[in-house]
Amino acid sequence: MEENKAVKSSRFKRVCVFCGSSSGKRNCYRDAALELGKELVSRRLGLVYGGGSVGLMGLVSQEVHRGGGHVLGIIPKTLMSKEVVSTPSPVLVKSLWEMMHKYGFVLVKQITGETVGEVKPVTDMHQRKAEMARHSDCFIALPGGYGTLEELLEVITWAQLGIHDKPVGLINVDGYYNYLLTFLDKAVDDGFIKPPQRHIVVSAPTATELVQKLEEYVPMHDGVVAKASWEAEQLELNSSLQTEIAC
Ligand SMILES: C/C(=C\CNc1ncnc2c1ncn2[C@@H]1O[C@H](COP(=O)(O)O)[C@@H](O)[C@H]1O)CO
Repeated sequence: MEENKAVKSSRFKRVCVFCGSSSGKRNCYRDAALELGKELVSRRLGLVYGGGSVGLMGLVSQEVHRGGGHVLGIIPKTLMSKEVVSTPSPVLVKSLWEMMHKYGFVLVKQITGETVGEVKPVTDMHQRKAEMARHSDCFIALPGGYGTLEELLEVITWAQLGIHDKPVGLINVDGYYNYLLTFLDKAVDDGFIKPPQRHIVVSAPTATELVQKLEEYVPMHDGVVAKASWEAEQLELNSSLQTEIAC
């Protein structure tokens, strides 16, 4: 465990991070995942995430774990098997380690893809998202693909409907989310998103700036759907779980 030198205070306890199961092609994405991990550790914030050991998910979880922070991975049983299959066997890891050591490489952590911290298996993707939300005080998206976008847009939609009022932010690493942010502005201009609801999505170029903005975020509601009816009719989730999401 690494000693945490500069501890910052926070109004949150646990942050849910959505991010790529891939690392992307540019170093800036990996750097951003590591920076976010460090930022969470510096604020003594626990990480809640999708439970994968691959891509940016692996990097951010390993960084928080390495810094002594709590890591909670929530993963559907069906994906767990893929994680196991995609993790090299100990024999292969040992050979790779010896080969890399021989040739002076030090990237073993990214190859072994070890899932760290507490892992909570759930039955399906719906339960996973509900559990990720229930265990978190705010949401942060790093760069990612369809899975990341789907998770991000769902918690934004839940905020719009008043199902929760937890802050939602994205780290716009090197402009990665520029097109999404432009799209949101277009949707406001064309009358599909109400102007106050545009403010649900907080963005910043770095983890440090984003977490600071989320700390200062004040939720705005207009026309909140009754939580109980939404929970029962739309989400088709365990109702007790849903009640907890809103807390
Ligand atoms: C399929 C393989 C490994 C297992 N992959 C995942 N493990 C855990 N969580 C995952 C995995 N893939 C997607 N997720 C969730 O979606 C988000 C990332 O999706 P994206 O499409 O890569 O953006 C992430 O936040 C997870 O919650 C072996 O290849």
